[in-house]
Amino acid sequence: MSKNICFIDGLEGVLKYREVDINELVELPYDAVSYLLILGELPEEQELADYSARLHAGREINREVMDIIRMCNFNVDAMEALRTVISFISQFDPDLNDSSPEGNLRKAIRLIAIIPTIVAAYYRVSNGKDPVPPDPSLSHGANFLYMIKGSKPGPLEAELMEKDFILSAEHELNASTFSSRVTASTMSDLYSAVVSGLCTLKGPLHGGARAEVMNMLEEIASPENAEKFVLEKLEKRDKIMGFGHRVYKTYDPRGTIFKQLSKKLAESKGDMHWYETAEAVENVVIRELVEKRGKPIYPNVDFYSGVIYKYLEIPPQLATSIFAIGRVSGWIAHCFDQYEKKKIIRPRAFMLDEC
Ligand SMILES: CC(=O)SCCNC(=O)CCNC(=O)[C@H](O)C(C)(C)COP(=O)(O)OP(=O)(O)OC[C@H]1O[C@@H](n2cnc3c(N)ncnc32)[C@H](O)[C@@H]1OP(=O)(O)O
Ligand SMILES: O=C([O-])CC(=O)C(=O)O
Repeated sequence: MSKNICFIDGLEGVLKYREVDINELVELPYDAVSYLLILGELPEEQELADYSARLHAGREINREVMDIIRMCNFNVDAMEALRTVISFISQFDPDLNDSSPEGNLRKAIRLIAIIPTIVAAYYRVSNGKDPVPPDPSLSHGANFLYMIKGSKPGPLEAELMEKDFILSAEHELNASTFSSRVTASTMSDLYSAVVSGLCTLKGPLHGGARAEVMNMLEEIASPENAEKFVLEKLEKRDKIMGFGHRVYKTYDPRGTIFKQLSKKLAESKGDMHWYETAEAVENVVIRELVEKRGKPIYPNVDFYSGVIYKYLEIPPQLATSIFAIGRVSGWIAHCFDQYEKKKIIRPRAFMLDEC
């Protein structure tokens, strides 16, 4: 079953969730992809409507949760607030210790629904604004943008946010999913497994790279500076954030889709600046690492997604938590699979030598 959740061909650059290619998945609503990951099949129309309705019903946060959000430190990454709040709310979920498939599904839907609201409320409060309540008429992506900006996004921005969540949703045994699975393998509860995933996603070698890409673009500032920036980094043997992958030894298919989408967004805004700066970085990295040194270092999922966030005027502080909004469905799919196995994950220390 676990092999079924995700398929990656790292040499050919192929990615499928539950046997559906990423290029097809990206045309679906996020809710359908989330349903596919968690329940194993694409939903029929009524099943999707019911699933979306359950997500809408789980989006509101109450006053106590708002109080916790208001107590968070707004000078650090939103991931700190997110893991704190998820940990806090777990105590009040009536299904916390109901490990039946139904109890776990109820928790799963609550988690997927509430995470965007927490991130958006944190962002609003940190900017001295009131939180914006969710709008049940909007998709998962459009509603998130609405809750952070306070006005409904245009169709392209809404589409891009949905696609961002889909492209971020699942990636086999990446570090954060592995971490969630290990927690689930002890038969600990789903909130604990999601908190494990959040803590692991945060690191700059994993999901935290997206924020680093945004900071890097800001530092480079314009396409003409890309060459010098990249050469200096490589000279010092520093990594270029948003490049390289443990599994892909060619273009990451998500990176390719994100690149096309970021170009579309840049064109629609009549502002190619960030796109061209990123493309200039990519060209130098490909020339220096792939063509001259024969290293398979291509843009990964975090590179052009960072460009999209720049155009959406999302601050780097929020980037990893937005990744988590998409990824939570993947973590949960793996946890459900692990719960079925009822088998603890306990590798031997010598296996670390191969990591
Ligand atoms: C959602 C995600 O998690 S996607 C990944 C997000 N992370 C990043 O973008 C951070 C930058 N990238 C990296 O640190 C790495 O490529 C990783 C962590 C993604 C993969 O790591 P690994 O498979 O362990 O590769 P490793 O770090 O050993 O690198 C192998 C070689 O490629 C080089 N390399 C790998 N990535 C990069 C990069 N981004 N920039 C420059 N060189 C790189 C390394 O310096 C190393 O060179 P060497 O053999 O001469 O010493
Ligand atoms: O698979 C990995 O190791 C990292 C990655 O791309 C992801 O988590 O999306």
